[in-house]
Amino acid sequence: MKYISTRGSAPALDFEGVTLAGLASDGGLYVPESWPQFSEHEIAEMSGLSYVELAVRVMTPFVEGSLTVEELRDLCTRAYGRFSHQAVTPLVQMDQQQWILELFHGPTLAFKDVALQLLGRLFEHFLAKSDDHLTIVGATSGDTGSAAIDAVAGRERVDIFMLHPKGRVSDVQRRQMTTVRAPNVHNLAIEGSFDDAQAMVKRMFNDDAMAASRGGKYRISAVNSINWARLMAQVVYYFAAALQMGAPRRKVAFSVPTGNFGDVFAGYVAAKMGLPIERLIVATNVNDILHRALTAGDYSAGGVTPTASPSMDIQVSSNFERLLFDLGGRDGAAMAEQMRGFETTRAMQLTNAQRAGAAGLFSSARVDQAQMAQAMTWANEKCGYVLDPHTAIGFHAARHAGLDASTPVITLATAHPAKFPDAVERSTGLRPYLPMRVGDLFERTEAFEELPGTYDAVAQYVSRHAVPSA
Ligand SMILES: Cc1ncc(COP(=O)(O)O)c(C=O)c1O
Ligand SMILES: N[C@@H](CCOP(=O)(O)O)C(=O)O
Repeated sequence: MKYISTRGSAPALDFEGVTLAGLASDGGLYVPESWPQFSEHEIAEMSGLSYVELAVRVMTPFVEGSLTVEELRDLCTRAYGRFSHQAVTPLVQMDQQQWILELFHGPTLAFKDVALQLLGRLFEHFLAKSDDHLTIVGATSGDTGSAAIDAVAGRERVDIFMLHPKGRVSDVQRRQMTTVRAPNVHNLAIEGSFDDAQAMVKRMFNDDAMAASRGGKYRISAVNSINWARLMAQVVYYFAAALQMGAPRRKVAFSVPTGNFGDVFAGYVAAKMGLPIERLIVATNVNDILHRALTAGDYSAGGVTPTASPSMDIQVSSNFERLLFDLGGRDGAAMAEQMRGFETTRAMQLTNAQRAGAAGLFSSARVDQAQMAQAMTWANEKCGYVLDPHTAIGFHAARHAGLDASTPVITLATAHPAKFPDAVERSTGLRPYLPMRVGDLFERTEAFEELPGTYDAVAQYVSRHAVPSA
């Protein structure tokens, strides 16, 4: 399998290459040269497989040429062995139509673990073949950071520099990052929003002095969903859920609480591979760039408003570029031009082809604070189920999507409610407790560096602490 950049001028790479590269050297994102396809018969045959076997079946076409099936199986067995539920991503029924797909049974209690437990092991596997050292630079609004740190802490040949927006993540999220004491983990609290942090990360990939791919000193890679391997691993749970609901005979819809458009793009990939998906509902909080883009073609980033669903406080949704590229006829030069315009003005209009293509599969909803609270209250009172604020946004959108009653709607539960106890308590009166496996999080000592929100401050910090590429 070869991967190409959405901006057309970076070299095509194999799976190992894109995993270690993270972002393409032309600033674009890697996507498979073509979408692997499963027939209806092949999908039917996946029914009843364990999560690990399903993961191997779904991901094999993407890793061809870089991993054997046995190697992939071994990595998946070890990654998903760390989940506290035998089903890895169990489904819970809420009423006749609504279902919740629990993605938070990994070590850091958010859906990010599904991909990052695998990605940490992929890095280790590929780096073992060389003497090189990897410098991971990531941005987090809370969950990617903790999941990535858990996945790579203490691993040889890897350093991780994780930027979080100071004061804009929950206490649990921050502590899950800052209490991990490993010499290769560097937590940086920066002034500004997640978007500011993400922009600095992307800039470092294009910095000639920093990025080895451009002649610089460090082999920089990504753990954010700009890294293709993240999305690949997330495709699996769409298959797992749909198969349990009767796919390929029955179509299902998914409602996805969305920020960086990674999770829902994985659903798009599943549909491209042949999984019968009726609709993908993109649920945003008041930081609604994606809702505006999908309803009016207006992709323009305003300021970021802090909300009770902080992990979705994002206005520049990196993976939307992958969708626009695919819907726009995979024209790298045109995509590069469109993105250059956006990077200059922070605004762009979708083309007619992009709008029409998206309308075929996606719908969207903007869910405000009151609606989020209503969803939490409803789930608690009617089903005895406690939703986290992000999942509540998806669940509200799912219940109001107006889909035919015969179509099951599965909301992706992206985080455990105990990661956001204050917001949950405000809406439901219940204070969720952290599961035992998280341990004495509030007794541990925190360590992080506070930096001004400037690229130079971050680049200097990384230069002082990172190991140069061999
Ligand atoms: C709990 C939670 N829900 C939803 C999202 C949004 O996912 P995505 O950025 O893949 O759209 C995130 C982070 O991105 C998250 O941490
Ligand atoms: N919500 C995320 C933001 C980063 O998104 P990613 O999926 O691109 O890593 C977070 O919690 O950090």
